[in-house]
Amino acid sequence: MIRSKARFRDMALFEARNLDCRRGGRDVFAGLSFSLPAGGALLLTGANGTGKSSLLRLLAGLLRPVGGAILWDGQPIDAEPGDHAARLHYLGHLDAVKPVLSAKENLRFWAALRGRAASIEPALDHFALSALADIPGRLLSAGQHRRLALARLLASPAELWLLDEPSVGLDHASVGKLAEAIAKHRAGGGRVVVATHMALDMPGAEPLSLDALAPPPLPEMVW
Ligand SMILES: Nc1ncnc2c1ncn2[C@@H]1O[C@H](COP(=O)(O)OP(=O)(O)OP(=O)(O)O)[C@@H](O)[C@H]1O
Repeated sequence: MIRSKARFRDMALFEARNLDCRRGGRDVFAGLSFSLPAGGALLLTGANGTGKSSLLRLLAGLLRPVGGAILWDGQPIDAEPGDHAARLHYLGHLDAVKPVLSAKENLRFWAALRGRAASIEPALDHFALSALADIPGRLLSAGQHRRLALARLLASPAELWLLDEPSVGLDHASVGKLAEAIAKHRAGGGRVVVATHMALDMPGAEPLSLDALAPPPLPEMVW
């Protein structure tokens, strides 16, 4: 059972203002803005290559925009990068499960890295991993790996979850558990930004399609 009481009481806005993203010398999107209050969710959609993963990396402070700003409570996130890193969980395409550590040890390791009180057993239990707690990461299936990566979200608290295709590889029941975890996180005042091509139940989530923000196609070459 995971707790749902209000644990994040920060009334600050998390905002992107007029963001421009360029990667490998090419414009990916321009003029992207949103604001996300406590308890809010943003659902990123868009065709392959429109910049969903890039946006999540920008929001995590792992990439810098070429224009615009990302603000927490009115302050640019790069003003205090340590504070921003401490308030978020970023879950990318790679699960980063340590192969020699057991499922339980993996969660302890991640929680210790964050220097936070860990809540390992409920996190394992929520994602139906209790029976696999002592199994080394290298022996887990792809879906079990993903569930363990998701269990990190619950094992140590962070106000902002940035999730890139979190339901890839999950069975139906686990997708439901993910939706439940997100709902409880939001009910406690947490925020979430999810990029996905798949259906994920997030009532009241704000949709943000990156399709409309793609740069215009290059003019046809004339030879
Ligand atoms: N490390 C990188 N260096 C240069 N360009 C990159 C890099 N990573 C991604 N890109 C480019 O940035 C653009 C956006 O990629 P991104 O992965 O953010 O898209 P996406 O919407 O998440 O795609 P998908 O739905 O396929 O996961 C693409 O044109 C891609 O080629």
